[in-house]
Amino acid sequence: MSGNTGGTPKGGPAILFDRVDLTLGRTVILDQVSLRVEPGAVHAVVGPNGGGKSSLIRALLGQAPHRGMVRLDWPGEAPGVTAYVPQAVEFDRGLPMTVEDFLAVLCQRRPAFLGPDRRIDYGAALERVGMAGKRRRRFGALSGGERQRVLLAQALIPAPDLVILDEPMTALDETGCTIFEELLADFRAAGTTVLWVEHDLAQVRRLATRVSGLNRRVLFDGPPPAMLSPDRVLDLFSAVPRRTTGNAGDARVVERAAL
Ligand SMILES: Nc1ncnc2c1ncn2[C@@H]1O[C@H](COP(=O)(O)OP(=O)(O)OP(=O)(O)O)[C@@H](O)[C@H]1O
Repeated sequence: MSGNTGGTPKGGPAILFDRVDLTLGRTVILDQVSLRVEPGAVHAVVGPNGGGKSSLIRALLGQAPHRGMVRLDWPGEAPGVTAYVPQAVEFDRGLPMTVEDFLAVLCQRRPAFLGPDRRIDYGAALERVGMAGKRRRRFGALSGGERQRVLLAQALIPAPDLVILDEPMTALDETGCTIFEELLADFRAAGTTVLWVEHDLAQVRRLATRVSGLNRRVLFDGPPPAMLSPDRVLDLFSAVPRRTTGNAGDARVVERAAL
């Protein structure tokens, strides 16, 4: 990966979701979701607002109580490095915290009040996302797109084997989108597995190696050009499959296509 930030990636894992159910309160969020993410894939998950995309990620991260199986199959004996880029971070915009302090809070193991760990090369990661000149800026004073780039930078420290992205392009400007695209190319070259929740279907069509349509259930799963046909997209975004427990759910045929 260009802008090496320490550590040698070992190659990404496969991710298996097998009949995953997630119910919050009385609302069924995920219903028998089965998906396989191949090692080294850039696997996008698309679907309407509230369709359960972030919940799927939370299930993978162990942050949501679910039933069914979620498994990571790492190459080799030990798990590799997982990076997560959230949709947004909650923080006090007035905090006197520089970009570098922010990275230190997220990336280093020693207490952040001791200052940035000099053994960690924050500069290379910031350079990779075009933010090297702003490392001493107050994080809260950055634009939304700049903050998003910093969130991407933290995912590079240390070099990840699995990257989980929750709508990373939302606030990015054109330059930010180009940088993101380059990062995806680097991840692919390194064999890093990328699970990418995204609402921009044009970008998914261009950049993902596989796409799953999720609206409580998996409605399709396959190569983007074939999966993102107008009919399928219309079906995905017009379906209203939300239900509460106890009601009969709508049965939908999952469409799958091999790569
Ligand atoms: N803690 C919670 N308790 C109850 N319902 C919740 C909770 N968290 C999320 N939900 C509901 O779960 C559903 C799925 O939310 P989720 O954030 O996973 O969807 P999403 O596809 O990521 O949506 P978006 O694209 O808008 O981010 C939504 O209807 C949301 O209101």
